Amino acid sequence: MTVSMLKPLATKPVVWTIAGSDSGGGAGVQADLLTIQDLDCHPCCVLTCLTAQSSVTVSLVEAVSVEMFSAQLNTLLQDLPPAAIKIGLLANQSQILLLANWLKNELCSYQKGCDVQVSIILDPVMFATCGDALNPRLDFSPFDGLLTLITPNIAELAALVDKNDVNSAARLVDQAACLQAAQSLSKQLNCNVLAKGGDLGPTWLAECSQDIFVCRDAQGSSPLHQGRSFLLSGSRVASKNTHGSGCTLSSAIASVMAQGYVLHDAIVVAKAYVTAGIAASYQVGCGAGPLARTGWPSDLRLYPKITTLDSGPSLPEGIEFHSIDESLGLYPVVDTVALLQSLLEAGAKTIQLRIKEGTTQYIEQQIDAAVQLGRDYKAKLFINDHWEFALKHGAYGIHLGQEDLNRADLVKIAESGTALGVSSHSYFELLLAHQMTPSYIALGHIFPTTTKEMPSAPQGLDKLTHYVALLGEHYPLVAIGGIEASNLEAVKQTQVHDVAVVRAVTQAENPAKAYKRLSELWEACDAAQ
Ligand SMILES: Cc1ncc(COP(=O)(O)OP(=O)(O)O)c(N)n1
Ligand SMILES: Cc1nc(C(=O)O)sc1CCOP(=O)(O)O
Ligand SMILES: [Mg+2]
Repeated sequence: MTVSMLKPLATKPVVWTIAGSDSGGGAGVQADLLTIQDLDCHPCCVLTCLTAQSSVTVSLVEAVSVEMFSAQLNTLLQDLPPAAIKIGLLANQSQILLLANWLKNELCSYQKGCDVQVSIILDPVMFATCGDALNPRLDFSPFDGLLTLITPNIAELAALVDKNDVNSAARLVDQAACLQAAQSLSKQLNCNVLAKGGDLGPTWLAECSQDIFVCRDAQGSSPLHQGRSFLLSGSRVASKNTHGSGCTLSSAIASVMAQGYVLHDAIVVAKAYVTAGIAASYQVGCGAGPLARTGWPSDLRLYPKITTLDSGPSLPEGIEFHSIDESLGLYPVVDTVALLQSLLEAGAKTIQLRIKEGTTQYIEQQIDAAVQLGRDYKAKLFINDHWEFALKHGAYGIHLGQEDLNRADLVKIAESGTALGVSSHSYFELLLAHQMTPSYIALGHIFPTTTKEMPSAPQGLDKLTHYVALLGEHYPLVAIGGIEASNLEAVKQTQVHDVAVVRAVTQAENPAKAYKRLSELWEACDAAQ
């Protein structure tokens, strides 16, 4: 076989960094290229400038020519179009104007032609970690409406919202002031904002690194989280080696989005990635050392705690729900008591009654009858949505979606000893579910489904594998959505504990027989080692 006959096994999403070179190797394109590669994307680089920089000083910044800047953009677009772009240090105002026009014209026509959406993350670099100013007086307004996300630190946020006030940074001394500034920047540039609190150190919060995320409009994210502001609190690692942490964060966000994750997910994964990188960082030179590259973060302790910073609904924490110690197995979800009974007779030990239509009286009667049957067959019967009837009639458990949680009395559910299963459709929702420690977490929808209209895209097996790596040790995890005999083996390979099915049982000619077959298949499948 000749070399030209060998086909690449898999293509990686292409991520561009448009940024400056850090001769010290800790920040700039050097940090971005390492990050993008570490997160399993292919990195391309459009150099804006060279900096003569070490870990302690920046002695010279020299921009590339206009011709070179444009040539890099156009040459790359022909052959290596981006799935996501991270923009870092821009050397002067003409680079901002040129790039904004290029994004508006060239990139937009590429996106229209191929029907793709390229995520654009701007880290508005103004100061190096050593404190030296790089370009504190640039006007970023030409990027109005062109960005997915901007990620200023507090000094940059202050300079961006109040360009004419040299003391503006001094006024951002607390969370409320930072939130207001971030919300105002979001309006000003018509984009989502992640205001990084990492640099503030002891003047703001010594033990946490807290970022403020203002979501204006994040494509594909849950409607529950649009137009909302969040505080993301991670542990602050006691290390001075943070050179390039902003570059790493923004290029990690771009890389995670290029892998098909929504913005909310990309932000929490990238924040965990930076925390892990600082924890494993090392010292070179006399100043701040660079972050280590530690791969896709799967340790739950690295992930931030999410709290809402607005008057919208928020989930409670610290409630203890019933803990489930037996595996749920293949878990059918049905909409009639007759079907429920036939599956219990066929041996189902976990089952859900999910009724979406009918009068209140009918629904209560069905739940009452289902609870009786659940008891008779010693099965774990979950009731979907109707938590009050579930409590009234003493069901084993309740299943709620994240939008349902805001309407339920969770303390009452916990105090009654009733188990609670919670749906999730993203890293962000997984973390929110984890913060309320339910009895199990459902992960959906894995494959396309026609059972219900889903606002999110199918997650697929790669995402499922990441979710299981993050939470598999902590909760029973149930995969749902489009699961059937043909994909059971692949689902089992992700090491998810249990699977819930609707159509694969309810639409079978003989549901009881289909249940038995699927259940046996699931038990017989081998999980990946
Ligand atoms: C096991 C399991 N997982 C997810 C769901 C979906 O619940 P929810 O998000 O509340 O949506 P509806 O079922 O109410 O449409 C579920 N029912 N069971
Ligand atoms: C009820 C439900 N909840 C989902 C979620 O992702 O939360 S997916 C889903 C439908 C699953 O049906 P089927 O097995 O027929 O695809
Ligand atoms: Mg529901």
